[in-house]
Amino acid sequence: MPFDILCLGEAMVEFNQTGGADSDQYLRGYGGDTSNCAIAAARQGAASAYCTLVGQDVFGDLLLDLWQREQVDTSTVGRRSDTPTAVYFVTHGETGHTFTYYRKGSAASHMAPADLPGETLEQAKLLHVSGITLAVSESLRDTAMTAMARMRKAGKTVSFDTNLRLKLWPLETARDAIHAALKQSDIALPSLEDATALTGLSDPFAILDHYRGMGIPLVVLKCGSEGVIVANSDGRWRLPGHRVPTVDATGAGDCFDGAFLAELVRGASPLDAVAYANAAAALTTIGYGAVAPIPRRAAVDAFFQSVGRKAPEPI
Ligand SMILES: O=C(O)C(=O)C[C@H](O)[C@H](O)CO
Repeated sequence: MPFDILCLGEAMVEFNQTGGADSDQYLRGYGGDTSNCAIAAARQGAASAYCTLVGQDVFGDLLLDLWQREQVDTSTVGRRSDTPTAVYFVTHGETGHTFTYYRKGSAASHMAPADLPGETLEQAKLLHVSGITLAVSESLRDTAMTAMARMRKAGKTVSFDTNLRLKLWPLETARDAIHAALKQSDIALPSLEDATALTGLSDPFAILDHYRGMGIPLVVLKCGSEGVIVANSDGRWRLPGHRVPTVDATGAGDCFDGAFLAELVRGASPLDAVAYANAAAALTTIGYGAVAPIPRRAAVDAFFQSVGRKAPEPI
């Protein structure tokens, strides 16, 4: 099946603590930032696909069922019988959520450039990769860098979310690898928190200048509930966040990415795509889990009907 957006990385089965910090209840769900992005894009109506390896196990079956239900193309998902599918837990405390991973040696961590699809890769309009994709293992990092180089050579768009996870690698290693990947990207989708850690800069405008100075044409700085700041060669814009009753922000940035990319491939301008994704990301925080609460287009449209659609303003 042809697809427009191809996301590359590792997916996991998620166990998310519900009912507060002392609760012993965990809701089974799904995660993996780039998989979340592919699903968010599909829920907005985009033709998206996921590229990864999963184990020949129950959790691998669950993920394949999930992508099938979500209409995410799985023709570029491979399976390995010798290594498991990763899982992770999300616990909630006063300072937000904490991830505990069981992913070392997982199927996706063994992915190598030879596992990339042939010409179907370049048939996509856009490739999306993240800092987590790079952090999982050296071979997955090589795979991602190879895929990015191939897409750029074919004149296609590469999108990159920094998604810095210091549980997966030290900051210095992360900085070098993430900045090398950003230099191969057309769209950067960092969070303010990641960008501050990676650049040592706390002023959002200095961060935008830093990333634009690396030659990235479009930088979308996600500032959580504070909204988004955007920069390209035409200027800079700011869009405040929507106020919603948040219970779990897991995967909100990934939902933003998927909704934003879905709008772009549909032909929306970057600023319209930002306005849409800002609302989708807010809506995904009002339920538990990285995937279940991702809204569909009808829910985003209904939200705009009730609160009005804010457009980014030049700054
Ligand atoms: O942290 C990771 O590696 C994940 O991909 C798990 C979550 O789904 C992701 O962090 C949410 O952004």
